[in-house]
Parts: sequence; C-alpha cells; structure tokens
Amino acid sequence: MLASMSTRLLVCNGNALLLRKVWCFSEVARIHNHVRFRGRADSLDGPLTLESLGFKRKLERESTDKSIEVEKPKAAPYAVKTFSELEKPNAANIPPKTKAKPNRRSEVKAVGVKSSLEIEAAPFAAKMFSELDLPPLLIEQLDRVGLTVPTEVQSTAIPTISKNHDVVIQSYTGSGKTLAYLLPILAEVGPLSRGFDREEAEKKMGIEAVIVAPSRELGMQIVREAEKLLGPANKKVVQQLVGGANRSRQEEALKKNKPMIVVGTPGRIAEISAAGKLHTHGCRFLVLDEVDELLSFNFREDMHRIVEHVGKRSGAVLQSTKQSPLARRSERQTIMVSATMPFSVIRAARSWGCDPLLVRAKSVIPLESAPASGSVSLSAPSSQTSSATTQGTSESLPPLLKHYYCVSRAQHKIDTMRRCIHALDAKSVIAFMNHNKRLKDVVFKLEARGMKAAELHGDLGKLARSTVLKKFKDGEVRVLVTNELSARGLDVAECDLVVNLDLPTDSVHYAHRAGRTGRLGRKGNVVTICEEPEIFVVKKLQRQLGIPFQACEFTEGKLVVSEEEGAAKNTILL
Ligand SMILES: Nc1ncnc2c1ncn2[C@@H]1O[C@H](COP(=O)(O)OP(=O)(O)OP(=O)(O)O)[C@@H](O)[C@H]1O
Repeated sequence: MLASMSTRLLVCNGNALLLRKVWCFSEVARIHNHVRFRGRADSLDGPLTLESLGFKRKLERESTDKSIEVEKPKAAPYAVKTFSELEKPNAANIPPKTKAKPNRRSEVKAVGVKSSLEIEAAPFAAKMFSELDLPPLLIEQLDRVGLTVPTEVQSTAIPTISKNHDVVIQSYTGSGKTLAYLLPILAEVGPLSRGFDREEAEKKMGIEAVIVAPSRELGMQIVREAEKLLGPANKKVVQQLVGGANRSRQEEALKKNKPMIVVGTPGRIAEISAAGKLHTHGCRFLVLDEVDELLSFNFREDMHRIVEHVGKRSGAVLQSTKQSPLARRSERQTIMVSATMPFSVIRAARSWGCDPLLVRAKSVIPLESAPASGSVSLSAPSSQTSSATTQGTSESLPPLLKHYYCVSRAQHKIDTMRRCIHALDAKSVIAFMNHNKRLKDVVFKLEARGMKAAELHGDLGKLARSTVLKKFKDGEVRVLVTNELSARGLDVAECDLVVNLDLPTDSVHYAHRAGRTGRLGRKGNVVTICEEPEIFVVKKLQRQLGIPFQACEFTEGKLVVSEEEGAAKNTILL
C-alpha cells in the first residue's frame, strides 16, 4: 500500500506549505466518485435538512439558501446568559440515537435553510447539557464540576458528533471546543458512557479514542479536562502521550492501565505506535485538535502514520453499500478542530474524513459548501483580501475583544508595554515575540522595573514549562513572555491582556494569539506595539480580519485613542 503512495507539495495561499499524501489510484478513484456523487446529489436529491442529519423527522423549508443558520452570537458564547432565561429541557426534540453510522452518502446531500423558529426546536439550540441526549452519569459529572449550560458550539457539535458524522469544528478561541468533542466521546467510551460494562472493557486491548494536539501544553490541558469529568477513580481511562516526558514510562502505563483514550503530540503517538505498543486499529474516534497547525510541515510524517493507523479509513468502507451496521461501526470517526480554517484544513478534511460537516456555533453545513479562511501572509504584498478570508478569520476571534495598536521605537517597546499594562490595569498578561533569544531580555527588563515576569518557550524542559505555566495561572507571574508555542490552546481564564511585542506573521497567527484573552465571553484587550514603518502591516491585518484596530498611546497612566488619523484624541477613562 505504501508503495502506491506518492507525496506531493501543495502551496496554499502563497505561504502555507502542506504536504499531502495522495493515494495514486484509490484516491483518484475516490475523488472521481465523490465529484460524480456531488453532482448527482446536488441536482436530484434536494437540500440538507436537520432530518437528513438525523436530528428531526419533519421540517418545513422556506427557502433554498445554502446553509442552516441562525443569528450569530452577539456576545458571550452561551445560548442563554442567566439561569432564569433557561427553559425546561425538552428531550422530545432530540431523536433517539442510531448506533450504526448513518450512510452519509445518502443522508448528506445538499444544503437547505432553516427559520430561527425551527432551529430553536432542534437539538443544537439546547440550553442545558441535559437536553443533549448525553448519558445520565456524564450529566451528573458535568453538574458536579459546575457545568450545566453548553456553549453555542457545544450545543451544535455534540448532537452532530453523536450522529456519527465526521466533522470540522470551527469556532472562535475560548468558545469551548474541547468539551464540544470530549463530551460525545465520553458518552460512547469509558465508565460514563451508556451501558458501560467494566468487565468487557477490561478484556479489550485497543484504544477507543486518539486525540492529537500540536503541543505538550495543549495535550496536557485536554487530559486535565477529561480527568476532571472522569473523576479521580477513573483517571486512568485517559493517558497522555506527549513528547518531552519519559517514553518507556508512558509505554509501561499503556500496558498496565489499558487506557481507552490517549491524548498526545503527533511525534510521541507515532513513535509509540511504530514500536507496536499502541493498538489503534479498532479505534472509534480520531480527534485532530488545532488541525491547521497539525498540517504543518514538521508534523507531516507523524500525522501520516496516525491517519493511516488509527481506526479504518471510513471512506473506503462506505464505498461498499453492502456493509452491515456492525461493520460500519468499526470505522473511525474523524473530528477536526480549529478556530481558524485555512484551505489546507478543507483539503485535509476531505482526504481524512468522509463527507465531513462543518460545525460552527448554531450552524451545520457540508464542508464542501464552506468558504475557507486563508492565512494571508503579511510580508507578501497583496491587495486581494477575499471576503471569504475576512469572514472566516474574524469569526475566529472572541466577540468582546478590543484591538489597539501603538507606535513605538524598537528600543522603547518594553517600556511602552509596561505603561500599557499599568494604563489598562491588566492583571494577567501574555506578551508574544517571534524569537526565543529575546524573551529573556524582556523578562529581565520587566523584573528590573518590579514587574513579575517569566519566559515560556519550547527550549525549556517539560518541568520548567509546567512550573512557569502554573505560576502564571496562580497569579504569581503577571507577564508571561512567550512565542508562538503559547498561541494555540493555552487556556488561562484570568488573562486580560495580550501584547504583540513583535508582529504576528499573518492574520491566522494574530487570531490565535489574540484568543488567549477574552475567553468564554470575558472582556479582553489586545495591544500590538509596532514601529512606524510597520503600520501598514497593522492596517493590512485590520482589513483581513475585518475588525477595527484603534491607534493608541499611553500617557499619564491612561490609554489615549484616536480613531482616525488626524482626528481628535480621546482619553479612555478606566
Ligand atoms: N459549557 C461551559 N461552561 C463553562 N465553562 C466552559 C464550558 N465549556 C468550556 N468551558 C471552559 O471554557 C474554557 C475555554 O474552553 P476551551 O479551551 O475548550 O476553548 P477553545 O474553543 O478550545 O479555545 P482555543 O481555540 O483557544 O483552543 C475552558 O476553561 C473550559 O473549561
């Protein structure tokens, strides 16, 4: 099989290199079939409906528009804001879940539109976790840890994943994407699942779910989130396989604890799998968190191994129409997650998943009909910023964030940041830079001026990284000076200010950095400190993201903004 593969380099949007494995014969045939299928489906089979997704039996359609969508969230990612606004759970709206995978080729055909009235009755308008057809034990655990109201993306993703669809989940940073995929997995796998039989589970050898994340920190964060729900007695159900930790200890734990879910970085998962110590062929779920990052050149070989060895390639099975429901159940379900969705993700999702659906807050559409948000390089001159790009990337940003930029000479940037922190009275700050070597210098200068700071980057050992992160989370460190490593997934609820001491390379990187603040409906500020000749880059970012960046400066302990060049300056009173 390996011999029939060729490797091809694709250039996406001028700057993102994506290495994609192409199965010369089977893939060409699959694409051919797929194109033929879509052509027929589009013309003959009518729109995608909630019914076709398995959500509701009969819904009236009012138009032929190409999406199932309702109003976008205005502020917080919750469907409701207070408990008094909650309606009684209406379980009748959630149809019974079919155990077998639906035949997606016949069910997901085209797209249709829903009125907001109809969508309110559908399961993805759920206002409490108990409305989402999750097992009682899981609901109990959610209650125990104080989680009762799903975020919008959770109330959309959970029923869609529970219906066995391959999905790409795209929603802005801090909107709760981790639980959006963890909950439907825990509903099927492990001691909180419906009808769990411990004896049966102990006899099983293989892993049931593999979750891949691009950094150790993110991997460990996902493990913590899963452990929180599983409780201390069931902690061993999930195991981390992250790089930087002792590999043989991880292998021993796999053998001894027989976990059902593993969470890890691509390198370590691929390494242990290649050594024959990780049995994932019968795996039911493959999650690729921060999938656009996992597609980067560095991970290509490890990702190839993972995608080839975890579960079965569901597309191949579905080519045969005579599969029994049981045979179909053994397919892997692929869940891809990101706040940003460049073209590379769409390509990968088509290749790795089977007719994947794009799940956003209150919207489910076939991926095929989704416009992608490209990561547009800021260094390359380009005047063409497509509306698709703008739309997609701005949707990656938390709605309550405020974006500012401030001009400063290079040698004064640290001082400007210090004044910015005082002016905004920020308690927990993440400062991003592009080069590791300069992080230490910034920390040194901040500390010299009495501001508690620490550096975090990939050259630090695992223990040092964990210690720094813990201190930052506990409030012992006020300013975390870091690089792109922390831009993805880092979840520190208290972070109220992000500072770009160096400009990010593109709008996608800006979105991920900015998303470290304003999480889960909180307020947050992002201040980009740039030099005079870099202002055009900031303006370009502004256009690409489709959001306003206010020019500002910090004088007499206050933030002073001027909305337009030459316009009168306004002091923001804090
Ligand atoms: N329904 C909920 N109610 C309360 N808190 C929640 C809920 N869902 C998630 N959270 C919390 O919100 C925080 C952000 O969630 P999470 O890290 O999953 O966001 P994300 O969308 O994956 O962000 P990113 O794109 O930056 O990785 C976490 O601390 C999580 O525990």
